[in-house]
Amino acid sequence: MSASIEFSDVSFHYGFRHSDALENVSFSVGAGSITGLLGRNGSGKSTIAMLMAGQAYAQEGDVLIDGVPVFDNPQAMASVCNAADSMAIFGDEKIKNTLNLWRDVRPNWDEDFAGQLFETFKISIKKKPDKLSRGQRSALHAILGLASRCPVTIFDEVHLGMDAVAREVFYRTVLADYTQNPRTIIMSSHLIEEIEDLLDHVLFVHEGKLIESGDADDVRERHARENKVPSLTDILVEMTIGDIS
Ligand SMILES: Nc1ncnc2c1ncn2[C@@H]1O[C@H](COP(=O)(O)OP(=O)(O)OP(=O)(O)O)[C@@H](O)[C@H]1O
Repeated sequence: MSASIEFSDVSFHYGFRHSDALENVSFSVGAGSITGLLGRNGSGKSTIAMLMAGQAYAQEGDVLIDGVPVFDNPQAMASVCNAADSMAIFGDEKIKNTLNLWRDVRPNWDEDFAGQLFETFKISIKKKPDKLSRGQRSALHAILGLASRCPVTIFDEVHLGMDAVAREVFYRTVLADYTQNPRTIIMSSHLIEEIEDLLDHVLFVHEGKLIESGDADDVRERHARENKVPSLTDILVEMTIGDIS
């Protein structure tokens, strides 16, 4: 139920070319892992997430899911869920109408699990997404991502609107569900400290370029100074603005 992801020399620009949002980005994510997609504002994380999901076409390079180009490929696209603010929901209709759509387009959709998650996050499916609070909307996006059980599941900062308790519930749910139903999970977040323990691999992006990647422990070791193992936040700070100690 998991799939690999491959970016080969991917460059991408929005609209008329001013500058590249991504420049020659190459990496592989093996099937069955939780990978952190980490970087500062505007570094290119959401753009990478969109390309992984086949929601945009890379003007240069290849984006492959399980060895197959994902763009314009309905079968490959169905195996990737990009849980993000931009996901397809009917804002002014009851949530259950969105669930009917998702059930139809997500082959691994788990109805019972979705029901449990709505109870956990205390959201009624009789409500309309437009009438939910910001945190509740974030939880709805997280629920759709989790219950889809897609071989590749991307959580693009979905949890940022949630309060601290809801975020903790979300992290625990991701880990528990991943353990029972292994798949390839990508977590993009600014709250690196909170997700650090979940991640077994990391991709660091900065100004549209991949600046570090690999097994999370190997990356920490590579950046260790005087036997002090840095956090992933320390590493991002060091790589993007230099040593501030
Ligand atoms: N729709 C768009 N049109 C034009 N430029 C865009 C668009 N979306 C993003 N960009 C630009 O592409 C670059 C990468 O943006 P992206 O949204 O991928 O960054 P991000 O790392 O997800 O940022 P954040 O953490 O702030 O959400 C930025 O320079 C941004 O200004």
